[in-house]
Amino acid sequence: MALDNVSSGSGYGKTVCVTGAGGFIASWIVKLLLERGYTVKGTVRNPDDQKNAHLKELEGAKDRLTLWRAHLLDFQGLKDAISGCHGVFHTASPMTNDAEKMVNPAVNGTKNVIIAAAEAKVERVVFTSSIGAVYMDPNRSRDVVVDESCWSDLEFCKNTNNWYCYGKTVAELAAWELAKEKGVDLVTVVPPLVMGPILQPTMNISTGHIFKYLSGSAKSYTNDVHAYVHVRDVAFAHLLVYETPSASGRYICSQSSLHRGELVEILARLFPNYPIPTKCSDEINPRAKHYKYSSQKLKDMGMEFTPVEQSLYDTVISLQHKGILGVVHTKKYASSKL
Ligand SMILES: CC(C)(COP(=O)(O)OP(=O)(O)OC[C@H]1O[C@@H](n2cnc3c(N)ncnc32)[C@H](O)[C@@H]1OP(=O)(O)O)[C@@H](O)C(=O)NCCC(=O)NCCSC(=O)/C=C/c1ccc(O)cc1
Ligand SMILES: NC(=O)C1=CN([C@@H]2O[C@H](COP(=O)(O)OP(=O)(O)OC[C@H]3O[C@@H](n4cnc5c(N)ncnc54)[C@H](OP(=O)(O)O)[C@@H]3O)[C@@H](O)[C@H]2O)C=CC1
Repeated sequence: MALDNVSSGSGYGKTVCVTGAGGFIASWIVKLLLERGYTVKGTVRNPDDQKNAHLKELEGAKDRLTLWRAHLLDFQGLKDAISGCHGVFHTASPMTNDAEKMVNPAVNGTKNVIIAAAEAKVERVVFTSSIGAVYMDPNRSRDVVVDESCWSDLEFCKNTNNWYCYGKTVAELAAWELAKEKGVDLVTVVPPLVMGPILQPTMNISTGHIFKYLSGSAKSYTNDVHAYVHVRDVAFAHLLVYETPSASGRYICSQSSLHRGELVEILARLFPNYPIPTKCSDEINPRAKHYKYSSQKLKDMGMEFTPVEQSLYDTVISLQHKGILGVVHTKKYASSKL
């Protein structure tokens, strides 16, 4: 999607903060913000770590990007970074099912960001939530459309040890509650599994999810479904909801849902020379049913999504370019703008 599609004003003269700036999605948010002319204050846990060096190579970074040291539980660090900003993109979060490592930083980190944003009187906070805060409800039929009114069932997340989904749900709920109390204008973007080119030097968990099917490490695929979206579209959605004054509430940002069997079929068609599994690990149960996610709210704002085949293609090509995945074969396919 062309960046010119962002309908509202440019970022010139505006300063925004992006938390966890060196991460997979945040790096793309920083890239698009810099391209729009914003001045960006990015928080990272260690500005000197080589894993954040790619940020300094982004176009515009030399003049308009500064990195600020801040752990999610370090209120003063976050406050310093958010001070003087017009807006905040709160993307930093642990991604783990370890309750201790997940819940406290995700929830209290988010509260810290909202409080610091309120003190700095920012115009808007955009929070990166997750479909994990939406779909985990065993009592909701998979035939029902899942939209922004849906929330994951906290007891179910707890009882099934889905601490990542639990943490993201509680963090988003806390963000809404505190934003209301402090008068902060909050909008949330809710992506499913995010794919596409990595700007950072190493793989993250959602690209690792694809990598295991090409590396030979996964010998079968699981009987499960997930929805997917291109990382550039997710970053774009963050800018779109930030720059559109009428944007409000939650925005599911999902392109399409695939059963893992459909995912490996696409990969095998695009990259037939990799050892992609052809067998499901579950030969007993019927195929897991898709969820019916609706991204209509975003589409109504003009959002156009990259097809899932292109997202998968871009993911694999990026892993090859980074030297993470050996090049076995590249089928001709229109490469999207990296
Ligand atoms: C989709 C997830 C996120 C990743 O899955 P995965 O690690 O790629 O594993 P699979 O779901 O493909 O399947 C597990 C199967 O693959 C196997 N497996 C597994 N890694 C291997 C292997 N490296 N070799 C070989 N076999 C393997 C594993 O043993 C198991 O085998 P089996 O069930 O017998 O088929 C998965 O953890 C999951 O569904 N979690 C529930 C949470 C969830 O739904 N989250 C909400 C949407 S996703 C989201 O918000 C993500 C946020 C995120 C935030 C930050 C990030 O950095 C990254 C992501
Ligand atoms: N990737 C996906 O498929 C999806 C991701 N999301 C959400 O998007 C956001 C970004 O995910 P993604 O880019 O994939 O993840 P990454 O792991 O690539 O990035 C996460 C970032 O959060 C930072 N971070 C983690 N814990 C802390 C902490 N305690 N204090 C400060 N910073 C911290 C990391 O910093 P450091 O570099 O210092 O480790 C890193 O920069 C998260 O909120 C995640 O929940 C939602 C749906 C899907």
